[in-house]
Amino acid sequence: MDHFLYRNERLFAEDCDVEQLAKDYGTPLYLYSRATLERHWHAFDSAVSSHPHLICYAVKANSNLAVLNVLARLGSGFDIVSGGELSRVLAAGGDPAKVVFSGVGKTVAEMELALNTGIMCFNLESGAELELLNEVAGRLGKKAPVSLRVNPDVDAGTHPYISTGLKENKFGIPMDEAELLFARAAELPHLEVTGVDCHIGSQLTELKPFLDAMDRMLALIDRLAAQGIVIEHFDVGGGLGVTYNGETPPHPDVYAAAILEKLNGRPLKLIFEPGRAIAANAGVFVTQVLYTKDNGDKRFVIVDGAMNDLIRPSLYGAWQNIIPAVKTDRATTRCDVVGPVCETGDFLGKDRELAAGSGDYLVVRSAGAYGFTMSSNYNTRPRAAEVMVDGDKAHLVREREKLSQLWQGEQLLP
Ligand SMILES: Cc1ncc(COP(=O)(O)O)c(C=O)c1O
Ligand SMILES: N[C@@H](CCCC[NH3+])C(=O)O
Repeated sequence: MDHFLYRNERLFAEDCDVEQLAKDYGTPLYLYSRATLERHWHAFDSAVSSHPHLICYAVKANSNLAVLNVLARLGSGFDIVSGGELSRVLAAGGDPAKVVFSGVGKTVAEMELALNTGIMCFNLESGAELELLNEVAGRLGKKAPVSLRVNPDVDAGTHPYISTGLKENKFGIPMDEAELLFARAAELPHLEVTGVDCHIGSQLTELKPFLDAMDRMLALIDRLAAQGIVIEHFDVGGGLGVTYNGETPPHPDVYAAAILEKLNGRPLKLIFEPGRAIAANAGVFVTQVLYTKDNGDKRFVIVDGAMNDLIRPSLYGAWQNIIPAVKTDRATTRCDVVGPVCETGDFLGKDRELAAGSGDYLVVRSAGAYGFTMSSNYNTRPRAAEVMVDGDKAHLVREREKLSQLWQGEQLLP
């Protein structure tokens, strides 16, 4: 459910008319709904309210400062994967003591920044990273709180590019090395083992892979306890899917209840790292039709938004609904919605039944997660503006890039 709904045939974001916003701010444009972000965050948080927990929103899904600020005000934690994401969280008023740092390739500079900031936990993904963090923390006179991300080797049943919990994926420590590495972490002087972590993939629409992973991780936690390694928190990662095209992922209530049942009374604080479930349906991408053209059997609707703005369709073959901002009397036709980028793979949708003519505004739904954050300047296109709708007000929260910004910092040869 989101707040982008038709009223009298016009699409509204909360109390703002989407077509009017497109005219006011220009296209291509990302629009986010504060009320939807808040509702989704609360849905997660209240689903686990009976148990000690922390929701650490996965910043990579949407790192706009206003989005992070809305969540920080709710008391959210954050899951980051880079120094850049950490500095965004801090700039948005996030609490560093509620930050977990994931990712397979943390640099020394990123470790230093996170240690000096005082984050809650490093989710470590290899033996080499563990040794390096111990060294860096020692040099800074700190003790680093750590959790080891273990790869439980379960099939998340999602797109291969966003599946992370199989042995062949680069993520996490293999289960059969986990105990040895926990023991090593426990004996290192500048590390403090506080947690266990796993994340098996994104856009999961079934409970079973989550629960299979839980079984394996809880068995590990029990074995560690038998060795005297006491785990305080269990980070179950993110990955809960959303509805793009009729998928029926479990509601956070159902997901959380199943996880709590598996936990079976163990006194572990739970950490959740949802990204998409909070942001995807809290945002849309608005684009204007430039031209239409018919090449024999094929009709193309050429819009001003492209794969550089929203890459999910091109990269994963992802399907996101495309609807007119204002319903029209035009006849619908079957068409491909394509952008101006010089790539055959530049499309937002293929074989859609759509009523669209030059000048019309189209809305790509479910674009609040992995939309703007994956955008680029390919074809030297300025990145889109972002607007946050808050009730009957709209705030420009990131300006469209100016052409001069596209070559700033570059030099001609002397
Ligand atoms: C470590 C980690 N945590 C959380 C997430 C967020 O995933 P999602 O947006 O599917 O909830 C990801 C991305 O898949 C991730 O890699
Ligand atoms: N970028 C992916 C999700 C990646 C999740 C990050 N580990 C998507 O749009 O579906």
